[in-house]
Amino acid sequence: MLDKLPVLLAVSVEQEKEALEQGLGKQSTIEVIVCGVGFAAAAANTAKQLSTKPYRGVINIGIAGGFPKRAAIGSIVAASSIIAPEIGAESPEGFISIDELGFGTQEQQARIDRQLVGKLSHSHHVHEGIILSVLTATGTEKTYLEREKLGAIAEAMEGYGVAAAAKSFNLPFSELRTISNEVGVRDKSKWNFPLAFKGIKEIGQTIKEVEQDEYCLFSMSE
Ligand SMILES: O=C(O)c1cccc(C(=O)CC[C@H]2O[C@@H](n3cnc4c(=O)[nH]cnc43)[C@H](O)[C@@H]2O)c1
Repeated sequence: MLDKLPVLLAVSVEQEKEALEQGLGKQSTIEVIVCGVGFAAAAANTAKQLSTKPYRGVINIGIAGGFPKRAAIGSIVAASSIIAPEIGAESPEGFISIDELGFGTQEQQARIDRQLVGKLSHSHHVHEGIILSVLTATGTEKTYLEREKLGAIAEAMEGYGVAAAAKSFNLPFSELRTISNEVGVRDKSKWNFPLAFKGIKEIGQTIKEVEQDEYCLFSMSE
């Protein structure tokens, strides 16, 4: 049998890596990197790693803010696509996206692996939809109202960069996150880090199971 190429899991911070590795245990076909916070660091560090050898695909994993009534604290979100809402230009008539400017796209496609999400659904609420990649985490009512209209289920800060790196190496990309806080007016006392990190460990365990079952981890979402 041909050896499987490794899958690269990109997380933002060391604590996420520790939680994920607790779940993964020893798994030779999975590698984890800390790509940094924000999508510029995430793109640079993911691309650097992808340039070292061939990979099967990339999954961005971490904690995220969930939009109220769409993804509650403790639930898991799987991206159908990523939108970076800030990339573009302001004008007196309103925001002009990078797509309208003709310089690229603010949306990146993502895959949802049915086996992985199916297994995660046994123990968690798993929501599928758009995950925003933001430069500035929402912290005011004004920004919340602007972003809430975009219809996303969650926001985080790295997916757009990790997706851009995967795309430049022609590799499939997924984003899976556990919800640590509600998107809204900043109140750190309401964040639930222990629950979110427990969820990351469980994502690690489930990836391990799916990988051991010989599934590919990047089957197409219908
Ligand atoms: O102290 C703060 O206000 C604060 C705001 C956003 C994120 C943090 C972090 O310490 C974690 C950074 C990490 O977490 C992801 N994340 C989690 N929740 C959100 C959110 O509501 N909006 C955007 N990003 C979020 C993010 O991907 C970073 O990697 C602290």
